Amino acid sequence: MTDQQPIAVLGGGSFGTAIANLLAENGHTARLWMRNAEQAETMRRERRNPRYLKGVTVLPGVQPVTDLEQTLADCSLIFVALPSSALRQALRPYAEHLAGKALVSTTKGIEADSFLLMSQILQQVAPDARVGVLSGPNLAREVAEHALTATVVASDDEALCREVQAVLHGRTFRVYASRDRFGVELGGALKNVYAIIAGMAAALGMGENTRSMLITRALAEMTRFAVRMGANPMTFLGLAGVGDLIVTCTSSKSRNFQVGHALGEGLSLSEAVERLGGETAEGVNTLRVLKYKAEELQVYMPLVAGLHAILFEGRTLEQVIEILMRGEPKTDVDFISTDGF
Ligand SMILES: NC(=O)C1=CN([C@@H]2O[C@H](COP(=O)(O)OP(=O)(O)OC[C@H]3O[C@@H](n4cnc5c(N)ncnc54)[C@H](O)[C@@H]3O)[C@@H](O)[C@H]2O)C=CC1
Ligand SMILES: O=C(CO)COP(=O)(O)O
Repeated sequence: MTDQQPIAVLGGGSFGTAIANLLAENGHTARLWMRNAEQAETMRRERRNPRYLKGVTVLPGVQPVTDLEQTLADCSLIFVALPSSALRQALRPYAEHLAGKALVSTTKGIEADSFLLMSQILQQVAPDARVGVLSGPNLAREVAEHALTATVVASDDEALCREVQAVLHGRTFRVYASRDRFGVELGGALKNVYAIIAGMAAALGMGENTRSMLITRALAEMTRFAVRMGANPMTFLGLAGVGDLIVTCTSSKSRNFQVGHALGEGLSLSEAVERLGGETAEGVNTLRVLKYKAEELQVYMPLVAGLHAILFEGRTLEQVIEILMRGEPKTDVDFISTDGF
C-alpha cells in the first residue's frame, strides 16, 4: 500500500462507518462502499450516516462509494464490515478482483451451513488474498465517539498485522497484533450469544452477582468450545475473548444485549429483532448453529443449550434456570474439562 492509496471499508453500517472515520482521522482516504446509492449520496452531502450512528460526523476523508468493482481495484487494503449473512454473496462475484489484496474481516458471525468464520470464507472466495481479522471490545458508537479503545488484529501474515496497526492505531484507538486468527475471530462470534443472555437477565432485574456468574461461566464454556475447535485458550483471556465478552454482556449499546433485553421484557424473538430497526445482531444465528456444533463435538455448553431451549424449543426461562442451578455440584475454575456450570 502506498501513502496515497485509499483504503476500502465494505459496509456502511455502524462499524464500517466507525472504522472509516478512524482511517480518515489518521490522514487516509477511506472509500466506504455502501450498496444503497441514496444513503451514500446523503452521506456525501450531509457528512452523516443517514441510518446508523446518529449524531456522528463523517469526516471529509471518508468517501462514500457504490461501485464495488472500482473500489476493489483502487485499494489493496480492504476492511470488511458486512453482516455475516451477506459477506459471501456480496464478494463472490468480485473474487477475481480480490487476488493479492489484504482483506481484514471485522464481522463477528458464523456461516450457517458450513460453520465457517468470515476470514475462512474470504480465503475460500479469494484463495490468493492475504487475510486477517479485527476483533475486540469495540462498540461502534464508542469507537466513533473516541472512547479509549483497544482491539486485536490477527493473522499469520505479520506484515498485514503491521499494516493494519499503522493505519488504525491512533490517539484513542490502540491495535494489538495476534497470530491466533481463528481464536480471535471465534471469540468475537461466540460472545454475542452470551450478550443475549445477559440482556435477558438485566431485563428481569437480576443482580450483579448473576451477571458476574454469567460472564464467568460464559467464558468457561466458550473457551472450552474454542479449544476443542483448535484455538489458543490464552486468546480468551485477552481483548478478543473476555474483553469483548465483558463489553457486550454489560452494555445496553450492544445490539445483542438489546435483543436479550427485549426478550426479557416478554417480546417474542421476531419482535425483539424487529425492535433493532434493521441493525445487525449476529448472536441469534450464531446460537442456532453453535448448539448443534457443540453437540456434534460433545462440548458441554449449558448456557448455549439453555438459551436455545428457550428460544427454539419452547422451554420457559424458569425451567432452564432450574436445570442450570439445581444440577449436581461441580468444581470451579476447570475451564477446559467438561466440569463446571
Ligand atoms: N456495531 C458494532 O459495535 C460492531 C459490529 N461488529 C460487527 O460488524 C458487522 C457489521 O455490523 P454493523 O456495522 O454494526 O451492522 P449494521 O447493521 O450497523 O450495518 C450493516 C451494514 O451492512 C449493509 N448490508 C447488509 N446486507 C448487505 C449486502 N447484502 N450487501 C451490502 N451491504 C449489506 C447494511 O446496509 C448496513 O449498511 C457485524 O458482524 C458485527 O458483529 C464488530 C465490532 C463492533
Ligand atoms: O461486537 C461488538 C462490540 O465489540 C458489538 O456488539 P453488538 O453487535 O452486540 O452491538
